[in-house]
Amino acid sequence: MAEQDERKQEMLHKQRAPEEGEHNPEPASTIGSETDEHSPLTEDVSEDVAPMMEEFMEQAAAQNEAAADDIPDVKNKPGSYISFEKVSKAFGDFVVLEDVSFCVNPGETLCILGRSGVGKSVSLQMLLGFLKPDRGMIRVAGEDICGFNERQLQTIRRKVTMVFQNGALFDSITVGENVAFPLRERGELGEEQIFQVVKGLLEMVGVAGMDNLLPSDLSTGMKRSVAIARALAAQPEAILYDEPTTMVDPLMGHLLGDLIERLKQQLHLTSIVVTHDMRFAKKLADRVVFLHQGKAHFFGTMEEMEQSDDEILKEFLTLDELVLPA
Ligand SMILES: Nc1ncnc2c1ncn2[C@@H]1O[C@H](COP(=O)(O)OP(=O)(O)OP(=O)(O)O)[C@@H](O)[C@H]1O
Repeated sequence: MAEQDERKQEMLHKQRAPEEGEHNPEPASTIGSETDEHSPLTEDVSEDVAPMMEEFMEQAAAQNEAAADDIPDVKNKPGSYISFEKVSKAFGDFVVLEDVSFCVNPGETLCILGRSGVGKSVSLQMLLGFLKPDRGMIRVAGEDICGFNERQLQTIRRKVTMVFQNGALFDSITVGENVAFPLRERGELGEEQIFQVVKGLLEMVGVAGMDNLLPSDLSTGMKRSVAIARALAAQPEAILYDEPTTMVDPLMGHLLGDLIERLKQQLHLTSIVVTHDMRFAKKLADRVVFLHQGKAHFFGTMEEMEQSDDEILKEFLTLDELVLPA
């Protein structure tokens, strides 16, 4: 334990005080600041790994654009990347979702809102095939996944990655090895390239130089940043975030929000964000779905939600204002 503390201090010190002549990655707090909202994702990446990272990011962006083009049209309109069509799910007699429909277009960010226990996480789990709906259809990348077997679901889980609240990192291996994991699985890069991508991704998400730490050495926010780096290493077409701002301080929440926004702008990543954090939803969401008593009570833009006369929506928004300090 003392050894780990020592290692963490050493890494943190390295981050603050680079050797003379060494590239000084920007501290996390300047990533995506208000004045430079959509600065390039690779802006904070060290010179030695920048060419590799630019190539990696360009490849990801091209792949996501191609994925969007591959989605079949529905009734002569571009199809959604993910859609729920009249989805119902119950556990025993307890109905969680009933005839719930919503969709996310390629490159769009959807926020799933609603009080505790309304089925937000259950929706994400169904989307990855960890739970099956009782009725209805769930389409991902143009395919109805409800009848998929485990092997087919693995293919979907490579296209759509989840960032869990706790990061779900492998505890017994280092941060760097966690991020390298999907790269090794894909088997396309050599060790030197993997090293460069891992370093670059960690710099990009604001946890530069933490490669050799264990997940247990990191704060909750850092774990989540590493989980995003690991998700990006897999070059997914979509990322699902389960409560990304829970248990992190407002600055870290802001940084995560900026990162998700830049991933959308520059990689055309499709995102679904489950959140209780209305400020976060306002910042990120192209559209929101509000779940209430088993139904998709509202599906539209944040602006439409705020202007709605619906009493349940008004109550939800008012309660949020009361709970959150200005
Ligand atoms: N595997 C399961 N078996 C039985 N019940 C479950 C299971 N998973 C979820 N539930 C129940 O389904 C309901 C919805 O759960 P879910 O985790 O989706 O809520 P949520 O909207 O994400 O809530 P929160 O905001 O508190 O995380 C809850 O009552 C939960 O207890």
